[in-house]
Amino acid sequence: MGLYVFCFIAGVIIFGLVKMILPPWNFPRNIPTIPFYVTFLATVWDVDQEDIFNMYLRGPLEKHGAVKLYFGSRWNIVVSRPELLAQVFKDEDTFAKSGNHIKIPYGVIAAYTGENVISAHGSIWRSFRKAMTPGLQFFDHSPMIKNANIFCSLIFKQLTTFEMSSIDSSNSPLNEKENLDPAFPPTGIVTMPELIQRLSLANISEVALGFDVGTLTKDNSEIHLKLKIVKSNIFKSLYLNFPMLDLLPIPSRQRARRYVEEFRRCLMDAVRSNLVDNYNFEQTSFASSDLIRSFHREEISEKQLIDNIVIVMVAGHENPQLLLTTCFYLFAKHKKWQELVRAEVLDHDVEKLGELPLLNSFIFECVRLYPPLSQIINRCTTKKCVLGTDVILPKNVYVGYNVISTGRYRAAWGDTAEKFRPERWGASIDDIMNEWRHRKNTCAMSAFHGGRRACLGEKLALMEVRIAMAAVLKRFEWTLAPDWVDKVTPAGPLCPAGLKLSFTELISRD
Ligand code: HEM
Repeated sequence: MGLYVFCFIAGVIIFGLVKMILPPWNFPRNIPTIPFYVTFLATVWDVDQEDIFNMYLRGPLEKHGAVKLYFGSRWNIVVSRPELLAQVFKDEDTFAKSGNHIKIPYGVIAAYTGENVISAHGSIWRSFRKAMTPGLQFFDHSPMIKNANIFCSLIFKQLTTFEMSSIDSSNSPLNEKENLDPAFPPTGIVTMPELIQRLSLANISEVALGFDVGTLTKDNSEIHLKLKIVKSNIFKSLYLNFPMLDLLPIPSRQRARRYVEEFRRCLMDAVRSNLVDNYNFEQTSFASSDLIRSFHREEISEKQLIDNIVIVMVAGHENPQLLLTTCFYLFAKHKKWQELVRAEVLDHDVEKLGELPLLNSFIFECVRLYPPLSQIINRCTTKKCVLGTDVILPKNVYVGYNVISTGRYRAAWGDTAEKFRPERWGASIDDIMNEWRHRKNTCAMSAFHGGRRACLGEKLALMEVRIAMAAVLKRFEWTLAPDWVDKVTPAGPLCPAGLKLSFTELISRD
């Protein structure tokens, strides 16, 4: 009996390992297989997404345009060649969206975002998209201007705190008055992730949800604290790669699930008290008001209302947060560009930022090289089909796209694809915007998706980044902090990891 049990358990383990090591038999043979262990390298070694991309993905993706990749407890097809992406984006019926709520309904990440406009398919998606489009396309950006100024004050506060703490007046040869000479430009190191997150949360909540969650004005806004805990638990490469572990009674994962519930409850309490209880949603045109009206008309359920409010907050703050982080990083690395763009924004007010060639080409180049969502696998084939001309995919296979690879694809971007060259976008704003649209239409720029499922928040995000970067450029100059290790996040959303910068204020304090 003991031997049978042993053989059974050994059999299950061997079967599980074989399923993990080898792609299913019916997967296409004419595209490469990325070794299964690549997916959890970052869990074991100190490597980041760029290292993994350069070591294992770049070559095969560049050559074949699609690969077989183990991720999220299953084998997937990941595409990067623009023409293949165009096919996947266009043929929604064959490559149907299938988000985490369907793919891994048991996962903590599925409990976080639920069934929302990004992950839904067909008529359900259409009802979500219809409700959210007006509020995300036409919005008042004045809160972004106010928030960018508060953000600058918070940087300044950290500089002055830094200065005070680094002054030991008892040993200083200067007296305290000289040390605090207002003409002396405040300088100091600032750790960016938390500050940028507070800014992007404040922006999305005021612009799309219609109320201020206090993330910039209070040091410890409840929503910010709850979200911070959720994020530190969600983006762990072990659980991103093996979400099936969420089925086990692991105490830390049960805690993560509780944190997710608390964040969602806290957000919905704020929505209720700011928009519902005072009937504010009836007179306003925020994305959230439209969603609440849609719920009242019984077009969406209460769970779908909550899932979509959550996704506005989550996608709406996180993606701009990542892009802002990358912009700060690349400005620090390319001082020439920092000076050029500063000179450009100093001469223009906020309303003109969308027309500035240097600022906009700089931002587009950041998006190209460091797309905030570096890889997305959330489509599933609804039938047997041919990808491109000869890659035969079976039914029920997950298909995704590797955005880093497309943005650095030499056949589309030339030999300098790897290099940071904002000038590649063009010299005049018309050329730059035309190039941006052309690259999106041909899927060589897939950071905001494209076609019918194109990101609804692109306009909002770009506006937010322009406003924030212009405000900071006008007031400070910055470099990378000397002790910061130059690397990007190991898995999940892509941006420089734990970015630290050394700021100096440009404007005198009086
Ligand atoms: C730099 C910032 C942003 C980037 C790079 C970005 C990227 C993307 C991408 C790649 C998708 C498609 C996802 C997929 O394939 O499943 C998407 C969809 C979407 N994004 Fe964004 N996003 C950004 C900012 C925002 C903001 C600020 C919002 C505001 C709430 C937003 C709302 C949406 C929505 C609603 C969709 C779903 C569109 C649909 O399927 O109909 N995004 N975004």
